[in-house]
Amino acid sequence: MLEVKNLSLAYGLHRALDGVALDVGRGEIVTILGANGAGKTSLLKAIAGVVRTLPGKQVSLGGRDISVLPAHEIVESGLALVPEGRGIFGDLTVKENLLLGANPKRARDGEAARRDQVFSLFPRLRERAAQIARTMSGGEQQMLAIGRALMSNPDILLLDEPSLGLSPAMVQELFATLRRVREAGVGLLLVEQNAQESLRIADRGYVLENGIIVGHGTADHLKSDPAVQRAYLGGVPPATASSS
Ligand SMILES: Nc1ncnc2c1ncn2[C@@H]1O[C@H](COP(=O)(O)OP(=O)(O)OP(=O)(O)O)[C@@H](O)[C@H]1O
Repeated sequence: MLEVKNLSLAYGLHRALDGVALDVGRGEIVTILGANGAGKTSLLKAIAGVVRTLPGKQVSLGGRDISVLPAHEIVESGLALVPEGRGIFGDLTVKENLLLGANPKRARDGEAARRDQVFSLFPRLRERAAQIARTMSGGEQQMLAIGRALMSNPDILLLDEPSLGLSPAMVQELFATLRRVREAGVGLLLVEQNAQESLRIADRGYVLENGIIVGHGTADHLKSDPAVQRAYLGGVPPATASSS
């Protein structure tokens, strides 16, 4: 579904991404593991076309080359980004935020049906449809940000640290919802500090260090890799060292 090859990005002299290649299938959850500053946010922004990249990248979505498209046309072709910090319109209601999410042409026709779908994924948003977004809790705002991205009818959803700042119970709820989004056939590319949780729901993952992909494999393979355990899973817990 999403295929990325040779993606590089520099901020001045600092090369934040170097020849990154990855792919995400339909209905697949793929996670990116990486330390602070590894380039995870830059990677999602580069795929979504909101930062300028170095020449030579190849990005395709459903077989269509989207490498040189501007960000709004990338959304039109079926890729939506949920940025870190959520990026919702705080002064607008939940319903108005969702309506704005349906602005791409590909999403306008089925707006009401899709809103119903979003409301069944996130019942709390239905209850709070008339509430001003900034008055909602952090977890509710995160759900709204994801709901709004889903309103664009994406084939691929890029999520940047969706669990940041949420309570453990809210994190569980969020991850359960991401599973249901996947069941609807949407592919998810997930950046998470919470590697434990993201590997629990992911099918596959990539390890990003200093802008370079240094490892990839199934979630089970990564969970049992000693280097991954040391760097991202807080050591080698004997009970979970084997894949599950
Ligand atoms: N606009 C910018 N200008 C200059 N340098 C930047 C800019 N954005 C990011 N960087 C640098 O690029 C590198 C990668 O940043 P990025 O935010 O992509 O990392 P990250 O893996 O998402 O980190 P974190 O987990 O801490 O959010 C870092 O060294 C960062 O300081």
